[in-house]
This record gives sequence, C-alpha cells and structure tokens, in this order.
Amino acid sequence: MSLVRLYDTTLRDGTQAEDISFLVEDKIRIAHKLDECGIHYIEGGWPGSNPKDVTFFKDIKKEKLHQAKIAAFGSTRRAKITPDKDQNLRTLVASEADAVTIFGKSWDFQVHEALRIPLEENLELIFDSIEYLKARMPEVFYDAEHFFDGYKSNPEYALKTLKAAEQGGAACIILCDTNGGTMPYEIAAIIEKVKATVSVPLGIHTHNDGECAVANSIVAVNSGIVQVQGTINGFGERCGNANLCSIIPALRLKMGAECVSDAQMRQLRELSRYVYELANLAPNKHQPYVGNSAFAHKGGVHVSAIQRHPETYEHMRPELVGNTTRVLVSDLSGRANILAKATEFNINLDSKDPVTLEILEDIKAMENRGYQFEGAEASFELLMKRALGTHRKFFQVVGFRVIDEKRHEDDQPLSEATIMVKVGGKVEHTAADGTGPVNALDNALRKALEKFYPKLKDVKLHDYKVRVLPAGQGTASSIRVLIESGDKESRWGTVGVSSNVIEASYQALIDSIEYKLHRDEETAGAKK
Ligand SMILES: CC(=O)SCCNC(=O)CCNC(=O)[C@H](O)C(C)(C)COP(=O)(O)OP(=O)(O)OC[C@H]1O[C@@H](n2cnc3c(N)ncnc32)[C@H](O)[C@@H]1OP(=O)(O)O
Ligand SMILES: CC(=O)C(=O)O
Repeated sequence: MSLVRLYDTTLRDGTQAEDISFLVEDKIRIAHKLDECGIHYIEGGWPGSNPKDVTFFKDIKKEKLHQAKIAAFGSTRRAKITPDKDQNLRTLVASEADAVTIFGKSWDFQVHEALRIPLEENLELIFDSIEYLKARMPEVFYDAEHFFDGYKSNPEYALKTLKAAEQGGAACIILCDTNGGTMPYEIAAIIEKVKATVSVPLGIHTHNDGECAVANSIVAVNSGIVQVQGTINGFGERCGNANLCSIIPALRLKMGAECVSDAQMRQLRELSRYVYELANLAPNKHQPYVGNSAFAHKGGVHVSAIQRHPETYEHMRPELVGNTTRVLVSDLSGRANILAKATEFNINLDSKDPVTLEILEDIKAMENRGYQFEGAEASFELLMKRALGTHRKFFQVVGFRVIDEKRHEDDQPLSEATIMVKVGGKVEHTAADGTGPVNALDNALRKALEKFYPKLKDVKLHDYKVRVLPAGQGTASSIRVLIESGDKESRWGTVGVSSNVIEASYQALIDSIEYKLHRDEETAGAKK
C-alpha cells in the first residue's frame, strides 16, 4: 500500500472539544512534537476565528520544523460577496501557512437550513473560494463537510459540490463524516461512487459519535484514500475525532501502509501523554495501543499464556508504539501473576514454592476484605517480602493520636497529630499539624522518622483516594485508601483498608514509607 498522508487537527478540531484549550505556546510545543513524530500536516487553527490563532500562524513561522507543513483552516466565502472581499479568506491568505483547508457544504439540507442560500449559489462559493485561494496559497484542501449524510440525502447534489471543488483546483478533497453517524459498511460504497466522479486525490475526516471514527478512517484508506485527518487521543467536537494514536499503528502494522517511520511510531505513547499533559487532562488508561492498560494482563489464564508466548493475548508488540506489557495482581490472579511480579521485583520465587500459593491465597482473602493491589504495587511487593521473610522493620509505631478541632463556628477546623516511634533503641515523640487529619498524621510520621532516615524528606504525597466499600452481610462498610507517593526517582502506590478512615490512611502511609526505605536500601546495596 502506498503513502498515506497524516493530517493532524488536534490544534483546531481538537480544541473544539469540551474542556480543551491550548495557549499559543502549548500549540507551538505540540506542533514540534507532531513534527518529530512524522505527521505530514498540522492544522494550527482558524485564523479568522480569534487573535490567538492569528498569533499561532505568525509565531510558528519563526520555528524550524523538520518536515511537517502547517495548514490554516477556514470556511468557504460568505454568500453575496466576492472572495476578495471575504475577511475569512483574506485572513487565511495572510496566515502565510504552507497549506489551507476550507470547509463547504455538501448536504442540500445544510445549504437550505444553515446557509439559507440556493443550491446553485453554494456551488459557486465552493468553486470561487478555492480558485481564489489556489492563486495565492501553495496548497488548497477542501473539507466536504457532512459529505456522507449529504450523499445519502441527495447523491447527485453532493457529487456536484465535489465537482465544484475539483474545478476550483483543490489538491485533495476530504470527505467528512461531520456528525459522526456513518457506519463502516456505508463508507466503502460511497467512496467508490466518488472515485467514479472526481479524479482529485481523496481524504477522510471522521467524528466518533457512533464510535466508528477509527474504523471509518481505516475503511476509507482501504478504499484508496490518501489523506487521513484526525487528532491525538481522539480529542474533538462532541465525542471527538478519529484518533491518530490508533490509526497510525493500524496503518503501519495491520495494513502495511507507509506513513511514519518505526522510530517515530515508537514515540506514539509519549506523544499521546504529552498532549494529555498540555491539555491538563488525565490520560485514558484504557486507550488502545498507548494507554497504560492496553497491554495490562489481569486474568491468571492470560498471564500464564503470555509468559509462554506474548501473542497469545497481545495483538501486537507494545514496544512498537512505546508501550509495555504489564501484569496486574488481583483476586483474578493465578500463580503466573505472582511469579511475573516476583521477577519484576527481582525476587526469586519458584512456582512450586509453597510461599507462592500462600501469597496468592493472601491476596484473594485481602481483596475480599476490600484491598486492591492494581494501583498499589508497592503494598504488594511488601506483602511478598513479608511472606518470604525478607521484610525488614525499619521502625515501630508505638502509638499515635489525631485531633480535629473547630474552635469557632466560622473558623476552619484545625488538625493535629502526635506520634511516638521507636527506631533501634531510640524513641521519638513528635507532633505536627496539617490541612486535615491524614495530612497531619503524614507530617508527624515523617517528621519523627526524617531524623533517622533523612531521605524521607524527598517523599511527596501525589494522590490520595478514598473509596467507601459497600457493607457485606452483617458487616459495617469499610474504607479503602489508595495513596500515590513519589520521590525524585519514581512513584509508587500503597493501600490500606479499615472501617476507620484514619486507620486505612495510616496503613497506606506506613507501607509508602517502608517501601521507600526498602528500595533505598536495595539501591545502596546494588551500588556496593
Ligand atoms: C465542521 C466544523 O467543525 S466547521 C468548524 C467549526 N468551528 C468553529 O466554528 C470555531 C471557530 N468559529 C468562530 O470563531 C466563529 O463561528 C466565526 C468567527 C467563524 C464566525 O462567527 P460569526 O460571524 O459570528 O458567525 P456564526 O459563528 O454565528 O456562524 C454562522 C455563520 O457562518 C456561516 N457559515 C457556516 N458555514 C459556512 C460555510 N461553509 N461557508 C460560508 N459560511 C458559512 C453561516 O452562514 C452563518 O453566516 P450568517 O450569520 O451570515 O448567515
Ligand atoms: C471540517 C470538519 O471539521 C468536519 O466536517 O467535521
């Protein structure tokens, strides 16, 4: 299969998604990343829409990109004026972008309802807007908005709009599933009709309202389309656009199409996370190909099989997109999960060792009481060490007290914790306050221990999650606390469960500190 051009619209259609907005500086950074990853066209925005997008096109000219071309987006001219009087078209030319993409109406219903002009007049404005831009810009693309719906409503008219774009001089006509409701089985048949009418290269732009955006893009490529438009992580208006993080590996690995290099494809996961970060959104862990869970195996049967051969439960090698295989531990685990984790933690364990079964039974019993080890691998590693007798007790908590006090109706409550710890033969008694009782306890615990273990100063609490678990028959409900901690090197998760939120938090905090002390000791030992 020949070269498929990738056209990214994260910076334009991606920002039409609820909750997504990028500063000009963010757009420039993302453009560089897209360029490094081999994207051929980067649609930077609609300069006729707002000053920020005008600035983007001005600023990006000063940047050095390796290969990507920058495209500016806009609409066909307004009715009743000539192209040279149309402010939107003039702004597109002024953007001095490498390419320009304008959208126009393909659907008779849209011409009647949205533009409220005669059908013939719409054909004229498609034709002369493209003709005007073609004389002034290096490359002009035409987005045939609502093309598939338009074709289903009035095929003759929809095809006439494409003819007008071809006659105007469009370098590529992009068939858009603007409302995202077209089904994959409709795409191929309609593209065949289009190919019989126009000879301009074709592209595809799909939305995900029917959850078919990626599938529709793939079918379109299979039908001979040469440009695929989409966004990183599928960001976009309503339910989003076609997700390039899924389309790129599908093109390369499943369809044998040329688009980005192997090295560029290995950066895909990083690109996905970079864009989430700048959008200030948490990555979708279940995202195909690039998500944390995309190659995470939980069921014991799966884990046992992938260790014998990864292809038993993986459709491709995760490294090809910069991802990795992960093994999760839960009450759905078998011995294979425990052995895989032991290898990951550099712990020697044999499948026939009775401790393996003991650990497995412990996990199942603990998960039944509300523990969850998927987000708390550090607690699981400590559990393994305890079972194997390699766990070292760095300190002993003699006792603690937490007080929450509200001195006046209008005052914020005050939290204070006192704690007594024993390290070796020495006893340390400390107090600390905090923004809440758990924060006060964390502060007091670390204050007491930092004297003996100064590296605990580097530990930060990154996330704290509390979940009330439903009560079982005749039992009170329990509370599960999951904590994410980190230092300069890494992050780790720990868990605690109790009917008392402070006790559950305490367990997770103790595991977090013990994990850090164990890890530092092992690292120091390895360096000797
Ligand atoms: C399918 C897509 O995603 S298309 C991209 C959609 N993205 C955006 O709309 C984001 C950027 N948009 C904007 O900043 C503003 O909408 C602007 C600046 C473009 C226009 O703002 P306004 O002039 O206030 O118009 P408004 O937003 O109400 O849009 C309706 C106008 O667009 C016109 N219009 C819509 N589609 C087209 C088209 N393909 N060609 C020409 N004009 C069009 C309508 O006829 C209407 O004009 P009228 O009010 O003169 O009848
Ligand atoms: C052009 C475009 O964004 C669409 O039709 O969805």
